[in-house]
Amino acid sequence: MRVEPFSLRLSTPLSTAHGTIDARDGFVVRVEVDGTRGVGEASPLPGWTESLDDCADALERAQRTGCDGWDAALADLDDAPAARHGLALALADARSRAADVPFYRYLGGDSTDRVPVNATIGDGSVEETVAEARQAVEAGFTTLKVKVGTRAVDADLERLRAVRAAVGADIALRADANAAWDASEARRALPELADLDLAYLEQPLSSTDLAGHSDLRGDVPIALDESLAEHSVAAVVEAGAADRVVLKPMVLGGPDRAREAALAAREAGLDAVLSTTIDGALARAGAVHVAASLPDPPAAGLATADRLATDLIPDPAPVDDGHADVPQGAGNAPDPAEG
Ligand SMILES: O=C(O)CCC(=O)c1ccccc1C(=O)O
Ligand SMILES: [Mg+2]
Repeated sequence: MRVEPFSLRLSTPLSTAHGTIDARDGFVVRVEVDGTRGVGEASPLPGWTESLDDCADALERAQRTGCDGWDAALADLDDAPAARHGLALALADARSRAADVPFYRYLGGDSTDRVPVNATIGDGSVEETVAEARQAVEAGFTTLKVKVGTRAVDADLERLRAVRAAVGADIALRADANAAWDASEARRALPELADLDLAYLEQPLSSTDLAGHSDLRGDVPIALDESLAEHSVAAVVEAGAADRVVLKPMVLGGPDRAREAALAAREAGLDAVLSTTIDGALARAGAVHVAASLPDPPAAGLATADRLATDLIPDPAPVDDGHADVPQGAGNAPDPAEG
């Protein structure tokens, strides 16, 4: 197992209620499984995963335990989801390459060309938000996700009203509060969000507050994202806390874990929306493959390539007309070293 650091800058930073994401640093992870090489990506995002230093330490540890077999190395990375993602994706890449099938087929998915994706619209003024929404619809997106929670609730409602007025009734509109609201703010927003026919409200309350989210459910579907970093799908289902789950492989510890969570969610009647933490191209491709491995996936949060000033490889899953192309070569995506 070899580990190589990288640093990517965002040309279009994403403003969220957690703060602004303007760079993504991480590690390319390479393995060889029975003579077949595989490449993965570990891109920690503090607040969501372990820190960059902890990720580096964990990968170093896994390099040592890797001698006892890959399962031992993976087990050693339980407390470092981004590091585990890097290794799990590299192993999956090698194994699907050895089987000579694209990763989504290796996962059991039926043959498919593309998956629907949402446009991601960061915090901004009413005018900026509307301009981005219009641009996205012109580019062919039929689902928009707008970040809220940085401003007062009334200001966010004004932004969403303006977007709805600009794009019309046929566009699916999502809002992501990134845990910024308390229960009274969320309660105040919900009737208006219902009037705006919001497709779902993502993570209004703190990640630990499953009961609070359960109380909010009603006319507006509630999706949980941050909560899945701490709680299993089973716990979310048990608490009746969500109508949808948002799954980020980098946060859950790997594409294998994300697919397991998606299957568990679907089993319980919850749609699973794949997304990333604005990852590099290898992890983004992995998330596209996981989405593509599911029958009829809802629009995924995977239209983020354009935000990166540079990337690990040319975009393996380019977005066009509101869909991401599903890579059809064997494995996950090409190794950056192979050009
Ligand atoms: O899901 C999307 O549309 C894009 C990704 C996204 O919003 C995001 C990106 C980085 C960190 C957190 C989040 C989030 O979904 O909350
Ligand atoms: Mg979110």
